[in-house]
Amino acid sequence: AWDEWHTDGGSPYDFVIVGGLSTGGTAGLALAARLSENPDQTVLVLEGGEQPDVVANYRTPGAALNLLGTVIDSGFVSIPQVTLKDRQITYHRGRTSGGSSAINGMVYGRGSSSIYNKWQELGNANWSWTDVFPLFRKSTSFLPQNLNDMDFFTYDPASFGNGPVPLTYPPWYPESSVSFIEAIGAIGVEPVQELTLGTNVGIKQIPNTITSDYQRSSSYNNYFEQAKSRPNLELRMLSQVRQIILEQQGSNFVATGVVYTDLAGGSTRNITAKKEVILSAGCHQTPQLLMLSGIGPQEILSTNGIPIYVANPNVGQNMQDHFYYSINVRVQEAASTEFLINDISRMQVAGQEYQQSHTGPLSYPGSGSTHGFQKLSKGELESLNATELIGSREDQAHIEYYWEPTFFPLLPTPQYAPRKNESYFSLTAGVLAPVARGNVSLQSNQIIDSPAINLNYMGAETDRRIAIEAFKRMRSILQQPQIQQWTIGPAGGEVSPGPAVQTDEEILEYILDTATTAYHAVGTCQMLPQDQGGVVDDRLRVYGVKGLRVVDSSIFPVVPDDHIMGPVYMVAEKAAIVIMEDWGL
Ligand SMILES: Cc1cc2nc3c(=O)[nH]c(=O)nc-3n(C[C@H](O)[C@H](O)[C@H](O)COP(=O)(O)OP(=O)(O)OC[C@H]3O[C@@H](n4cnc5c(N)ncnc54)[C@H](O)[C@@H]3O)c2cc1C
Repeated sequence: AWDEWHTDGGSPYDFVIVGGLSTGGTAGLALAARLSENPDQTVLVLEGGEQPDVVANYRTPGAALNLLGTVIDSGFVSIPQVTLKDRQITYHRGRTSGGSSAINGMVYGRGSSSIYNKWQELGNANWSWTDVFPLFRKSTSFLPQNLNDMDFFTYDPASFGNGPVPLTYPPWYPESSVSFIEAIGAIGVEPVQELTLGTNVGIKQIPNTITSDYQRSSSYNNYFEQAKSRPNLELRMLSQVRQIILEQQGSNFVATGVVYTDLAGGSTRNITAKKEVILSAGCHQTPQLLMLSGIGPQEILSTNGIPIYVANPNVGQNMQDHFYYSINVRVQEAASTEFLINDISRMQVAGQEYQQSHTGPLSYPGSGSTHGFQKLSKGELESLNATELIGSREDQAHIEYYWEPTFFPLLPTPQYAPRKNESYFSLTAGVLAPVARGNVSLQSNQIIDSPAINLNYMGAETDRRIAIEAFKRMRSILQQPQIQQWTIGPAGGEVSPGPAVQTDEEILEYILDTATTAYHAVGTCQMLPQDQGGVVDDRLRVYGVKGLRVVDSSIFPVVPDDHIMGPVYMVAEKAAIVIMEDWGL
């Protein structure tokens, strides 16, 4: 019944990109910008959400956490998690031009070279660190600030190029973030000058994706802004793609376009792509769209009444993600940014300062930007019985330590609810080489229903052991004098979970009660040979369908040991190159 729907006529578009950072989201807009550099190629981006600046203060770094739950956030909720005592986890996700780069924490990283070498070893030619490092450089530029003269605000110019994504340090930092950097030496994490050159071990202040005048830079503000005046590039917002149009040509299927709903006008339309359809709808919605279009596991498709065109059991499987959990500490007011929540008059002063000069506490990303990355030695992995990581994922960071100037992640725990007349900071641990895999499935055969997201955090014993170990290491950091100079109250200020939690069993119980997502989901359409779990090949082409690629975080075959926006921009740069090569452009 595709031809019963309204058709946009003879399509002028070579490439039709769906959502994502390089399309409408993070990868989607970056890719669209690169493809449209060739004036002979026409590119259409269909984005389901609105433009991000419909939300006030979207570009104010200090307001980042306030974007969650607004109209530019899909706000998915996972299915009940057996591994997390049946809790359902809220999974924020950008639904806007710029995708998740428009609502994220603006922390920029790349991860260890061994991750990308592993991508190549698994069967993907030309994806090693040597291949991708120039693309990381190409996508970014570092905006030097005089802060570089200060300890821990360092960077190496060799790591950055002249690319669209600006990186710099905000002009305001809580002094106590430096105390964390000084204290973490107690567990062997040492200050380093740069983390983006392939060795992701150590600690420093982390640069943010913000402009020289300290405003958020999503892919809507960087890649797309630079390209939007080109006549061969069009971005249609509020255009929700519901299905890929597949045509059978002999024994092959070819993606010839998409069906989308114009959410503003209410009509449903077909649009054809002269060359390719590119999915950049992100790690949850790209597999959902494939399945709704008849590409995926037979059982899921049949259960939802979807005709099977290309059976591939790997679609939506193998999801890898970072989870984290926090220890919260009561501190003096000067060590925290809680005053922005607790005292409306101080929030107003900060608001005025940011409005006038883009400086002050609101120039600083709300969830902090001081992170340490720790590699566990072979001996430590052995003593934790982390057998799955030994020999395969040894040469990377295994634990990330975050410092946040708030009660994080902003929810009461079973042990403590934050109080208005108190201030807090927190230490958070993230497990960077998770063994357990989650998956994405369907709740129905309609795009308006969100995908069924199963995180399966800590579904493997190794993940639980590393999580417990990281908790104990955070407690050692908290005992250091540099931290204790700020704390208030008994037990070194620890209010959650507090001193009653001591044994491994008690610690695990606390983690299972409070762990949540770091929003780094990857792998649901992983780039691997199909018989090893792949959905796309190393040129990002979907197996079994011509004219269809995936370009977003879902293609990562191994999750990087870092925040993943930087790798998503890199993948968009790589995609632009392989697409142009494949079409001889
Ligand atoms: C709250 C949060 C905080 C984060 N913090 C950080 C951080 O500090 N640092 C970091 O490195 N990473 C961070 N991340 C992760 C990072 O931002 C994302 O992994 C990355 O942006 C994903 O890019 P993507 O292109 O794969 O997908 P997205 O950027 O999510 O893009 C998907 C796009 O597709 C659109 N779409 C989906 N379905 C359809 C459809 N059917 N039709 C049309 N459009 C559709 C969506 O509206 C969206 O715009 C964070 C993520 C979140 C959610």
